[in-house]
Formats: sequence, structure tokens, C-alpha cells
Amino acid sequence: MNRRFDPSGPLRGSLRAPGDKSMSHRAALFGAMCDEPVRVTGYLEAADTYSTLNAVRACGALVEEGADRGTLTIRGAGLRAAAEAHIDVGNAGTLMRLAPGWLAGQPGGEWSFDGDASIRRRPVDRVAIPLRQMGAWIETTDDRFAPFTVHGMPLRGIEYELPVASAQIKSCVLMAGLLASGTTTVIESEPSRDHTERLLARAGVRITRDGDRIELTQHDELELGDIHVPGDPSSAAFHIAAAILVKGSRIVITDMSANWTRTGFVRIAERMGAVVIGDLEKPNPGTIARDEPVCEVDVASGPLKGTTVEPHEVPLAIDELPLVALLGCFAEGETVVTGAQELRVKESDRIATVVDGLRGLGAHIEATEDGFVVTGNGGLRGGTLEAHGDHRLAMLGAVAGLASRDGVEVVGMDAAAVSYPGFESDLASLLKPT
Ligand SMILES: O=C(O)C1=C[C@@H](OP(=O)(O)O)[C@@H](O)[C@H](O)C1
Ligand SMILES: C=C(OP(=O)(O)O)C(=O)O
Repeated sequence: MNRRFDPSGPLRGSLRAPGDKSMSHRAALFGAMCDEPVRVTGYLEAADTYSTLNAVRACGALVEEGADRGTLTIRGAGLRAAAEAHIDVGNAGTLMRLAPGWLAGQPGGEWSFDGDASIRRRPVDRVAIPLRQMGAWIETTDDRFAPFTVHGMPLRGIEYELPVASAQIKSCVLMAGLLASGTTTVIESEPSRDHTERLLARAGVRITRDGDRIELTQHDELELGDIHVPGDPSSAAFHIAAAILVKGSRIVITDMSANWTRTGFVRIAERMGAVVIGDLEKPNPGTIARDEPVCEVDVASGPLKGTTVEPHEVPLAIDELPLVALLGCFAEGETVVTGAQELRVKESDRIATVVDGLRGLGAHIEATEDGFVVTGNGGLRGGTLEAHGDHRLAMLGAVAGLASRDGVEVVGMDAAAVSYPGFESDLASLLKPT
């Protein structure tokens, strides 16, 4: 499906972005690991998180969708009692990397995993390696890809230093640690999103953080009660970027996650000169919070200057880096992103697709091995941008179109439904004269 996004007038008004995708995946998985019912509000209704609901149903959980949007009751399968199943993860890397952590420690069970063409290109050895060290039996395709099979085995705790700053690997090892004998320790050299740690702490697990070491011990039963999923800062970031770039804009995003590990994009944009006002969480090293903070952010358009994004900032803004490249096109001077080689193994190779996509619209942008360098040249001309089946690319093209001189035709706009099916109508609501 192709869609055209013409240069627009100012964005005005307020909206709540859809439920956070990372937290929704976790609400479904951890809900399914509980014995008592878990009521979820704000759940993301999108392709990726429907895949997770189907996965937990296949593993024996009962999921009842309430009358209000995003409201669910999950009646779990229990921590050790998942039914054997084939799990179709669709396009969802998070589901593919987290679910094996729950299942690998359930002896006697067998779970097969597969997904779409994009998922078959994304590595799973990153979770299979630590799980095997814990005693798991996992058969992968070509040693590192889906389709793959998890055979449940008794596990033992390990100390694992993450080779890449990835919340998915961290979460998988911690989830496996719940069923493993002894202590499981994950060492992360750079902080990444911490929703798993927060949920585990809330569920009564003895989990601690000491500097970059996160430790937990085997656990019998998770108890979660109610979970509210706030709006997704990664989805909100598209509207925030549009409001920063289109002159005269002023928007408010309500009920957005203020979690420090998720708001790196706002901090980068502010450093570039953007005005984004909100009560964002401050870093809190050494402790694991139980709750997920929520905020309202108020965004106005304004001039930008280039910046350098350092490797330690990358995990805190990983899915928003395509938008940093877009802001860079409108900024004075150079915008450089370093230490972001992980972008190459997302839904598309996001270094290649962002660089080719924006260059086709008139950007001065060069790919590097681990990021890109953009030289601002007064904005973008416009043209055609191919989404390559990647939801973030499709939405990037839309925002680029509004801020461009001649408009942008996005090829494959339907990809947005992976994380944000209502994206076009939400954007349109901000473009109505108020
Ligand atoms: O844990 C998560 O929910 C996610 C972690 C990130 O991936 P990595 O852990 O591979 O960096 C991110 O890109 C993805 O959209 C969601
Ligand atoms: C990389 C992403 O998600 P996942 O890894 O879950 O497919 C994303 O949403 O940008």
C-alpha cells in the first residue's frame, strides 16, 4: 500500500500514543507465567503484540479481551506448566527472544518457533548461546536463525556478560533464571530498557541490581495483579519529531512512559535544540523500581543543531535512531550516530534503509559501519521512500513528507501496523485545524 504525505501546516492538539510495545509483550508473557488472573489495561493492539497473545494462548493461557480497547484478563498457564506449541512470532523479535527464556527450563516440553521472512534473517543465537550454557537444548537453523525448536531441560544459573547491549537478551536470561537452580547474573555494560526487571520485582522475585550486575534466584510463583501499559515513547517519537520539524507546531502527548531507559530520543532532541517539556524519570542507578512512571510531554517546533550520539546512548533510543537521522537533515551542521551496529539486525538493516531512504529524499547522509553521518542542508526535497516491510521506516517516511518541500510517497505504508495500526489517523488528528 502506497501513501502520500504532503508538506503540512502545523501540528496542533493532544493524543495518547498506543500502548508500549515492549511492556505489552511482557505483560502478556509474564501474565501467562502467573497462576492468578492478571488484568491489563492499555495493551497495544498491533500485529506484534497480537502474535504474543496468540503465543501465550497456544501455551495454555486464557486471554479474555475486555469491552474497552486494550483491556485484557490473562488467566495464566503458570511458571512451569506451559503447553507444548508451535509459536508463530510473525514479525516480533521481542517475542522470539523472550519466550524461549520462559520455556527452556520446563523439562519434557517442546516448542517450535518460526516467523515471517524478516524474522528468519534476525539472529537467535544471541539467546540460544546463554540458554545452552544454562543447560537448555535448542536447535536452530544454520546455527543462528528461525525456524528453531526449544526442548525443555533442567537449567542451572549462570553469570552472563551481555556481548551486546540488548534488553531482549537480558530479559531472556533473567526469565530462564526463574526456573534455574542457584543464582543467575546478567552483566550489562550499558543500561538498556528495564521493564523486565521492574515487572519481576513487582511479581515478588528476589532481583537486585548492583552497578551493572543484575541478579536473581529461582522462584516458585509470580503474582502480578493489575498492569497498566502506558503509551509507547517509541511510537510517540514520530509525532514528537513531526512537531519539532513543522513550523508553528505545538502538541501534547499524554500518558506516555517516562521510564528513563526509554526516553533517550527526547534527551537527544533536546540537545539538538528541540523544546520538549515533560516530567521524565531521572536515572536511578543501583535500584530496581517496581512501577512504570508516566508523563505528559509538550512539544513545540524550533531550530535544531547537529549532535553526536555516543554508543552508551544507543540502547536508550535504539528504535528512534531513524528519527535522529531525520532531525539531522534539518539541523545546522553534522549529526553523527556511533555504536549503533545493532540497527543492522532489526526488521530491516536500518543503517542501509535509513541512509538510502533519506538520501532519496535529498539528504546528505553517509552510512558508517556502526551508524551514520548526516549533514544538514536546510531540510528535505521529498520523493519516494521504500519501507522494506519495516514499520519504523514507513512512519519515518510519513514524518519526512510533512516536513519536506515536495512531499513523500511511502511505498509499503501498511508495515506501520506492526506497532502502530492507528498511526495515520492519529497523525491526521494533529493536522486538523483547531
Ligand atoms: O526488549 C525489548 O522490548 C526491545 C528491545 C530492543 O531490541 P534489542 O534488545 O535487540 O536491542 C528494541 O529494539 C526492541 O524494539 C524492543
Ligand atoms: C526492533 C523492533 O522490534 P522487535 O525487535 O521486537 O521486532 C522495533 O520495534 O523497532
